[in-house]
Amino acid sequence: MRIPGPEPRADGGVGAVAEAGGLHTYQLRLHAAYGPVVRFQLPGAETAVSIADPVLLEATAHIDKRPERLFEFLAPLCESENLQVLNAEEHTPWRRVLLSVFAGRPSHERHFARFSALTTALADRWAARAADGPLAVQKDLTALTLRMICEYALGGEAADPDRVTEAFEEVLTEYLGRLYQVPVPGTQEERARRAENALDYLRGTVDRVVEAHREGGRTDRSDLIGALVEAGERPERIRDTVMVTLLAAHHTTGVAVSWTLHLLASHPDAAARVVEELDEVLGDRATPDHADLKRLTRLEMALKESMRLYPPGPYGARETTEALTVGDYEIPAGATVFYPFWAVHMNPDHWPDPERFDPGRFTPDEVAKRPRLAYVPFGLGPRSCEGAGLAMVEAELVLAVLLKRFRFRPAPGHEVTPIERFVLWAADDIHMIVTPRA
Ligand code: HEM
Repeated sequence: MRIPGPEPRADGGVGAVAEAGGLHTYQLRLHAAYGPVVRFQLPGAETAVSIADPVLLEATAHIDKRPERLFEFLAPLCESENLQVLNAEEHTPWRRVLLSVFAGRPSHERHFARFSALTTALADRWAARAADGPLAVQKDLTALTLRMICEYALGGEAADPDRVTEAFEEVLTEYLGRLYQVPVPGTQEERARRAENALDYLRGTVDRVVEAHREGGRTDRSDLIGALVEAGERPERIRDTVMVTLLAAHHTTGVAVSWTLHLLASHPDAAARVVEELDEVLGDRATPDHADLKRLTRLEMALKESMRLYPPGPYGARETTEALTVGDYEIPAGATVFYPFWAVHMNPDHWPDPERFDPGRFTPDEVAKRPRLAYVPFGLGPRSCEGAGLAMVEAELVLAVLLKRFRFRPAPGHEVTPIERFVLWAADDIHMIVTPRA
């Protein structure tokens, strides 16, 4: 059967997305009009097939290829080759190494105290500024999660964390600015030179850490770099992996936390239940231990529900390597399969009253009622996020420390507007009144 969708337009689809007010709204409209499988023009891919039904998504879950053109913008971060689009043969062992580090509890426990100290330092700064008016929390939280992942990936003492964080911000501002045509200060040449210098600095820093690993004897060695060295990865691949990890890990985790604080601030009853649990589990302690996290179930449910309503990575994509049957349709080989994760999370067949914030959707009983792929904040299949386990630990820790210490309220008159910029941001940050709890 022919896959339904709108008539192609001469502009390659750009106009339709703009008219709808963004890719997400466009996806919602397409799926409401044409059903769960829709053919549409995706800028950068010509024709793509979007699938918003979690059961039909299962038919694509084995695909191990990303479309190169859509991920071209990440190429400048990589010297060897673009890791997002590695072929399956090379990707599988690389993924295994990443999972052995990011998904392993020993690695989470080893970094927990440092993550906790960095979060407490932010909380101290917020406490000092609380009386001066609303705070812009998204900026501070993404800076915090960048600092966390820098120290995690590079080891605390081996690098100057402030300089590394600054250099990475420089690189990102330039490359994301180019992608989304956001104005950045300076001439094009100046900006390109600044980004190039920052990249050189970052690569040199990674090289020094790799060297320290090879020489042995350090006590603060990065487990990520250690695992990559042990797996026999080439130096350029190790450098690229660190860059891609910094990119993949920090904005995503930072916005997951800021969206959760935003939603809890506007839902005081849900916030009160989370805080009550925190008081029960932590007592007088200001920070949780790693083992406490599994007892913070209401906090975890609130975080999950926030990532349903505002998935930090709202889309994904694959390329078919052979013809694929999805429900009543046949998708040809070489087609772009578009994953509208955000629209999947708003599918009313599986999420009644989908706009409503309700952490109760994530009790084990409720989860068991839904198809596996109804909830995909970390993607699916062999290209899904290797950092999911680490991200949950980081986000829960930061939320626990901040919600134990402060009460959050929306800043009057400040409008929070989601905007798709690689991750799902709030366009003018999230301003909140942050008051220390008595
Ligand atoms: C709340 C935080 C995070 C969210 C929501 C998130 C989400 C995602 C999503 C949606 C993808 C694409 C998956 C797909 O195409 O199916 C992805 C890929 C990836 N993420 Fe995350 N991520 C987060 C944090 C992290 C962290 C902390 C790390 C590393 C420490 C990480 C490392 C990666 C990597 C390496 C990839 C590329 C996967 C591959 O191509 O094999 N992410 N992430």
